[in-house]
Amino acid sequence: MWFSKNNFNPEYKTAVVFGASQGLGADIALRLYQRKCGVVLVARTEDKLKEQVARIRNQTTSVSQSTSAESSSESTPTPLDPLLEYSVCDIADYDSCVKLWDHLLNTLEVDPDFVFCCAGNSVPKLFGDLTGKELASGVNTNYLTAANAVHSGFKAVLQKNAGELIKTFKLRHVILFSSVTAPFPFIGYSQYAPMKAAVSALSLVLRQELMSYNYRVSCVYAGNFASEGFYEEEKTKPEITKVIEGPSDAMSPLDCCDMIFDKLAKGYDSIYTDFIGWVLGLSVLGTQPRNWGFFQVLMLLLFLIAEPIAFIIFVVLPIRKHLQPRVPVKQ
Ligand SMILES: NC(=O)C1=CN([C@@H]2O[C@H](COP(=O)(O)OP(=O)(O)OC[C@H]3O[C@@H](n4cnc5c(N)ncnc54)[C@H](OP(=O)(O)O)[C@@H]3O)[C@@H](O)[C@H]2O)C=CC1
Ligand SMILES: CCCCCCCCCCCCCCCC(=O)[C@@H](N)CO
Repeated sequence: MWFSKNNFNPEYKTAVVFGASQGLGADIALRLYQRKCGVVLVARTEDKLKEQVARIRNQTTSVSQSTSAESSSESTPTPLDPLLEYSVCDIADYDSCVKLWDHLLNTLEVDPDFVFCCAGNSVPKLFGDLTGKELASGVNTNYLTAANAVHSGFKAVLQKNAGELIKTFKLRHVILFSSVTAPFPFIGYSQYAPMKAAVSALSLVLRQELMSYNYRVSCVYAGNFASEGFYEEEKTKPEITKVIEGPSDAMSPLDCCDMIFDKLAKGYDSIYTDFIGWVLGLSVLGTQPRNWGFFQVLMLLLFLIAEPIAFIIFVVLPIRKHLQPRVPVKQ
C-alpha cells in the first residue's frame, strides 16, 4: 500500500534486463545501476549494448567496472563496484535463452534477484495492411521473448538449486511489460495488443505457479512513453490510432521508469503509468492484484455507466470520421 515503500530494494542485488539496448529497458538498467544494483543488459544488437554500458558508466559516479565477456575488460573492477555486463541474445529463440541463463548462472555466477522483461515492439497498422512477417514478429517479439526468458530462467534456477529446500529459495522478482492496449485494445494495434494481453495473462498464471518458489511477479501496463521504439511505431501508426490514443501523452522513458520503481516499492504488482491507463484497466480488474481495491470497484461502477457513451464519442465517431473503407483493388 501507499504508506509502505519498502517493497523494492535493488541495492547490492543483481538484475537482468531483457531488451536493454535502448528505450525503457536501457533506462531501467541505468536507474538500477545508479542504485548500486548489479545489471546484465541483454538484447540482440551488440553495438547498442556497448553504447548503453558506456552511457551507464558515464552517467554514474562509479569507478571502474568490468564489461561483458564478449569484449575485453577495460578496467579492473573494485569489490565495491556493482556488476555491469551485457550479453547478446535473441530471446525470441528458446535455445539462445537457455545458453544465456547458463552464462548468467554458471559463467558470471549471477543469480538475478530481478528479471525485467522489456523486449517488445509494436507495428501499428490497419489489420489489412499488415504482412505475415509483421504478424509473426508481433508474437515473437512481444510474447515469446517474455515467456522464453522467464521459463528458461526458472528451469535454470531449479537445476542450479537441485536438492535445495524450496523454502530456502531467495525472493526472485519477475517484471513483465504489457501495455494499456491489453485492457483496451483498439484500431491499429492488431499486431500488438493481443500479444500484450497474452503477457498480462501469463503474469496472472505465473503469479499463481511461482509463488511457492518465492517469486514475485509484477506486470506493467504502460501508456505511451517517448522511446526509440515509440518514434519508430509513429512512422506506421494510422491517424485514427493517434487520435484515439491522444489522452496518453508520451512521457520520457526515465520518468516512466521512476514511476514503475515507485509503484514496485509500494508493493503494487499491476502497474499503470498514466491515469487513462489506470481507468481503462478497471475494466479488467478480474484476478489482477488490486491497489485501493474498494476505490477501484467504486470507480469501475462509474466507468461501466460512462463507458458505452465514451466509447461512441472517443472511438466510434472518430473512426467514422477518419476511416473511409478503401475499395479492394482489382486483382
Ligand atoms: N514505448 C511505448 O509507448 C510503450 C512500450 N511498451 C512496452 O514496453 C517495452 C519497452 O518499450 P520500448 O522501450 O518502447 O521498446 P524499444 O523498441 O525502444 O526497445 C525494445 C528493446 O527490446 C529489444 N529486443 C527486441 N526484440 C528482442 C529479442 N528478440 N531479443 C532480445 N531483445 C530484443 C531491443 O533490442 P535489439 O533490437 O537490439 O534486440 C530493444 O532494446 C516493450 O515491451 C513495449 O512493448 C508498452 C506501452 C507503451
Ligand atoms: C471506453 C472509451 C475510452 C476512450 C478513451 C480512449 C483513450 C485511449 C488511450 C490509449 C492509450 C494507449 C497507449 C498504448 C501504448 C502502447 O502500447 C503503444 N505505444 C505501443 O508501444
